Amino acid sequence: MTHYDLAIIGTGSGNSIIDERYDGKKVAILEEGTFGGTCLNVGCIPTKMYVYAAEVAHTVRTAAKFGVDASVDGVRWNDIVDRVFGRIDPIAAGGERYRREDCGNVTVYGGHARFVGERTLDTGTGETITADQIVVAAGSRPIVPQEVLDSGVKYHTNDDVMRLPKLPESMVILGSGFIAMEFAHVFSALGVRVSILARRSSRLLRHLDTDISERFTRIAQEKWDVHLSNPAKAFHPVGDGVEVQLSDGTVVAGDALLIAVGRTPNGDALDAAAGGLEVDEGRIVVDEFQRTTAHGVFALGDVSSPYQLKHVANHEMRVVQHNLLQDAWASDTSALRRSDHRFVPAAVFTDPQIAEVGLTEEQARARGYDVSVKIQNYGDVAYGWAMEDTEGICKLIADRSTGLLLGAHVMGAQASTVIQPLIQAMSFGLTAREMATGQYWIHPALPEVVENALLGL
Ligand SMILES: Cc1cc2nc3c(=O)[nH]c(=O)nc-3n(C[C@H](O)[C@H](O)[C@H](O)COP(=O)(O)OP(=O)(O)OC[C@H]3O[C@@H](n4cnc5c(N)ncnc54)[C@H](O)[C@@H]3O)c2cc1C
Ligand SMILES: NC(=O)c1ccc[n+]([C@@H]2O[C@H](COP(=O)([O-])OP(=O)(O)OC[C@H]3O[C@@H](n4cnc5c(N)ncnc54)[C@H](O)[C@@H]3O)[C@@H](O)[C@H]2O)c1
Repeated sequence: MTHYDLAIIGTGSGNSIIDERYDGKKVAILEEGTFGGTCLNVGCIPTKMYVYAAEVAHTVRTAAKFGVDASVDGVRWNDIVDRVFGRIDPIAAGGERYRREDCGNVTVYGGHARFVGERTLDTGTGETITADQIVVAAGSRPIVPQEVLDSGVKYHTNDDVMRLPKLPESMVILGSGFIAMEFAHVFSALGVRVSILARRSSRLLRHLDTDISERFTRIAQEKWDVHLSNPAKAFHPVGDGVEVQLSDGTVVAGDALLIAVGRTPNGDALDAAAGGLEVDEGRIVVDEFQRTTAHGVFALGDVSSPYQLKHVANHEMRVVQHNLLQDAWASDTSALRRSDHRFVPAAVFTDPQIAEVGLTEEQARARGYDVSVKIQNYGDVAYGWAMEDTEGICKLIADRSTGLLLGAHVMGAQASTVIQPLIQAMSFGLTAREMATGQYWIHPALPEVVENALLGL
């Protein structure tokens, strides 16, 4: 049985742990799927490459309002797929080749890993290994409702929908969260008729601040076939497509069915108990230092984090990367780093784009804050006029007693960029007043919407 200093399950954020500080260590890395994990292969990166193509098409379609006449003559789906995966697939393959061939201290096991004892892993390749330290970075997978599985209907998830052999004419999307809204934007901008099925919710993206979610839902209803608070009762296969019967009797049909109803952590498929790891509904239990309940075993990212975001997985990876090199189970934990989940931002790359950080207004009020709230329209600032914007908003929530920002919610062009100074202010404890008045704001740039919202607070 080969013994390692360190074994890492998962090559998403887990793969980034091994930097030059680990050159002297004997490391095993275990990956059952495509090297590079979800973000690179079937998540953040390819989806945003499709979003960009979708936005090019959308810009052309809406050019006339600026006095520029243009039309989308066609969408070459196969060329879009080739552009995206022609870039990504070689990166995944190159990453694996690098680890296998160029890293003398690293051994790659290409199988399904599971615990068979304390810091002992069956690698899924016929070999069992032990390690002084183990990192579980095994990610999450799409949830597929049992009724969909039982129906025999052909369905897609984020794992395969970006490689469809051809663009369908219509698509039914089950779910109304991040993935559903990003793919609805992509496919609809590329010319696909999109139907959205939200089970219980009367709003799309219902976990967001209500003002954002309500406005987004109204905008979405104007361009997509949106079914709210109407659970799907039955799925019937129709060729490669589907007919879905909703609870109120409505039948929604599409040439393709995309399932986007959440992701479940892979902690349930690791025989974690055999390694002494506590698991709660598939999620590996960790403390603030990313330590599991098993001595010497850390976990990070989607397998242990409720956030399921790449920047969180990367943050936790850096914490683990540091803590692995300390005496992490000593009574004195002063040398260890803690994960900082105080201000975790997120963006939904749909149309319009949405970004958020901190509390929603409802959460802030529920926690008893005396809140000040300001909603500033993109259309109030010069760059918003340039864009003829009628939808964009920046909503800020501050604590009256301290002047500190509690939450920021932006919907509109480049929301994920516009929000970044607000994330910075919250992370470094800048008050709304200091942030508004203590710096120049470039005129007439889009962040003036943030400046005006801050002044409005
Ligand atoms: C469609 C989509 C779009 C997204 N877009 C964004 C975005 O824009 N921004 C953002 O912040 N986040 C986004 N996310 C979320 C982001 O992709 C994840 O939070 C992130 O990739 C998690 O990283 P990870 O390292 O924890 O897991 P992963 O990257 O999933 O890596 C886990 C790896 O472990 C392997 N593995 C699992 N179990 C085993 C086992 N038993 N043995 C061996 N190997 C195993 C898997 O094959 C996988 O390669 C998106 C997700 C999806 C699905
Ligand atoms: N831009 C980004 O950062 C980004 C993009 C995509 C995914 N992600 C991450 O991946 C995670 C998973 O994304 P997701 O969109 O699958 O999950 P989600 O949790 O965002 O949304 C799932 C939605 O599906 C609904 N739902 C559940 N069961 C249903 C059913 N049977 N029928 C209809 N609706 C049902 C839920 O109520 C929820 O609203 C996200 O939470 C996010 O953390 C991030």
